[in-house]
Amino acid sequence: MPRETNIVKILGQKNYEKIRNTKCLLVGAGGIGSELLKDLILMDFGEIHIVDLDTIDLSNLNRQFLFRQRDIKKPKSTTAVNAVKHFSNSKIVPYQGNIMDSTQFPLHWFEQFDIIFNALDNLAARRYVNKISQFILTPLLESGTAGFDGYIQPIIPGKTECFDCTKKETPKTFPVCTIRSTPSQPIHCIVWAKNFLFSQLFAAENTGDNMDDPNKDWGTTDPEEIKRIKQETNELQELQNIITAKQKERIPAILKKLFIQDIEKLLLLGNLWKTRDKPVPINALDIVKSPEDEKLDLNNIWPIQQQIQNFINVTEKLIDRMPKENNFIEFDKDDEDTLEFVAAASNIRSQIFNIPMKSVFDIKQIAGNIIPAIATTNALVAGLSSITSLRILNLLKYAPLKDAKDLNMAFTAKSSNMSQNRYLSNPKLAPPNCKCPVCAAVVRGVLHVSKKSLETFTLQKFVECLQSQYEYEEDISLLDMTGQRLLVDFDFDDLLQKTLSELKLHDGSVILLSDDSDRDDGMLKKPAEFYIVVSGSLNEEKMELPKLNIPLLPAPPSTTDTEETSENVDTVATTEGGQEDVITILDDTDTTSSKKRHFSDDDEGPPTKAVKQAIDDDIIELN
Ligand SMILES: Nc1ncnc2c1ncn2[C@@H]1O[C@H](COP(=O)(O)OP(=O)(O)OP(=O)(O)O)[C@@H](O)[C@H]1O
Ligand SMILES: [Zn+2]
Repeated sequence: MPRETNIVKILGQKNYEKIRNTKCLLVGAGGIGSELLKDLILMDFGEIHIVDLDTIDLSNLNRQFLFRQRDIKKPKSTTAVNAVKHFSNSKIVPYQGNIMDSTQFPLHWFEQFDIIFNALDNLAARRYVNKISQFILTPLLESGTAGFDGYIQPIIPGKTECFDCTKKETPKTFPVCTIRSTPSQPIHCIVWAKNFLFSQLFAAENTGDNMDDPNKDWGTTDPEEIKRIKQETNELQELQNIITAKQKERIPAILKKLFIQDIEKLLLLGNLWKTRDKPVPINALDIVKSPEDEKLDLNNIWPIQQQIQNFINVTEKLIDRMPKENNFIEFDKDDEDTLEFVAAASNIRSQIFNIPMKSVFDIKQIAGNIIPAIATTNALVAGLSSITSLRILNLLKYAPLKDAKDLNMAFTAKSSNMSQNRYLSNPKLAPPNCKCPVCAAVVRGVLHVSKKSLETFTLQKFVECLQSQYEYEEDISLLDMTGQRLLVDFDFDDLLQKTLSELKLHDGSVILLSDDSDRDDGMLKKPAEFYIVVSGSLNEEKMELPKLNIPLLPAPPSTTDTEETSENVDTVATTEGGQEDVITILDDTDTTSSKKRHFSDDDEGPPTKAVKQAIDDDIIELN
């Protein structure tokens, strides 16, 4: 029986024809994406466009079943399409690229799709596609998995919650000085070995740390501690010279410095050890090279002498590699040498601080930010996603959709406290959260500007157009959300005579217009966000502002500056617990007060509170 017959039985002939005319976008061809591509094909969707920026890695093969060993290093999108062509009735179009690249994927490109499926693995791209779907009012099916857990969330712009309506879990943070001076968990030592030591020794780019910068945050205000960290950083740079000069015979000196002398110096800081166990430097007699480089079981935890020998052996290997790799080796969990270096260094440090050592295998999980991916969870989530798309598109004749809020999301019990006894819960969708900065707290529109106007319009003229079109009586502020910079506000007007192109606004830039007035009635216009589309010719001056009704609302209570900086900048963060050891570093943000600001063309300028919020939301994951 042909596939079509079964689908017609479920959808009915009319809806089957509709699905044959449906065009969908699938973002991500990884774990969930491979499954979804297969599902959407088996459902006979008319057109499937699939985007992925990456190439295939060995570690993908256990679950990304469309890929084979021979495909390693090939683009995921095109390879996936080649693998499914033979059983597909759909037109499938692959793209290799970053979905956030507005040159390759401008807004109007997204507009061709009836529905978007997210099969991504990071917050930034998820948020970006969520925002695009809000601009163009296209339904989005968001999904994700982590180990045995997973979720799907249908998002109908304007009608249901969006991806950003609920706060996403932010990682627990801990200060740099924990990593540098007072580690108490294996993760602290792993982060030290990977993010400080490894990058300092083998990634030459990191050497130019401007330690004289008076504003640099050291994670502590103790002058003695800062002095020590500065000195330590200088000394680490000297160690790097040993590596680049290929002085293998001096590897024991590296060990002595890191694991004896530095620890002895730390011990002099009596305050640190009043409430903690004192670290114990390694024994200098243990610093001996092993006679031969034997292959060890990566699941075992080796004694300290073995860790030291491993450190020497693997450092020698990395020294040999340095000149061939431009004196720059990046940590990669799948690069045995880099992994074994980090494992040995972190275990030696753990031993010193009386922290349990870990096997190389465990360290790989933690240092590589790995939550083991489970093929079955991906398959399940992709299945839920594809079936739910039929409801969103209203193609299920036995379950017609009367209200978007009748749609269900689905998530595994562990991700909620609602239903501990069930694997899956599927509550109905909530309406948009009125405080959500993405879908509810701003008005949205697309602003068309011709190429010529981009070159000729000054910011001043642009501001005047916005003020007159949307009836702003007093001050406004304008932020470039894409470049994360302030363009103008009540006390910053330095850029008013620059043209829009000089301000680096381009096709795909998103700007945020806010009411800066100080009205007696305490009302403010709702912020409005514009997606800039550059079209038209170089000869014609043209700007089309969208018709928007920007309502006046009571001004939100002002927040104090102190609220903005609850965490130290440049701290190292990790989520707690077992498999969820995702190592992150929080963005380094400026909290400059509202003094009048001046800065040059190239200067990014200090972020304002709103931009800062947007920046704060982005957490850089280290991989
Ligand atoms: N901005 C983006 N644009 C396009 N594709 C993206 C973007 N961000 C992530 N992706 C893709 O989304 C997919 C997510 O798949 P998955 O979660 O299985 O991750 P993976 O990289 O394949 O596997 P792992 O991270 O476990 O090694 C990846 O193929 C990744 O390349
Ligand atoms: Zn929202």
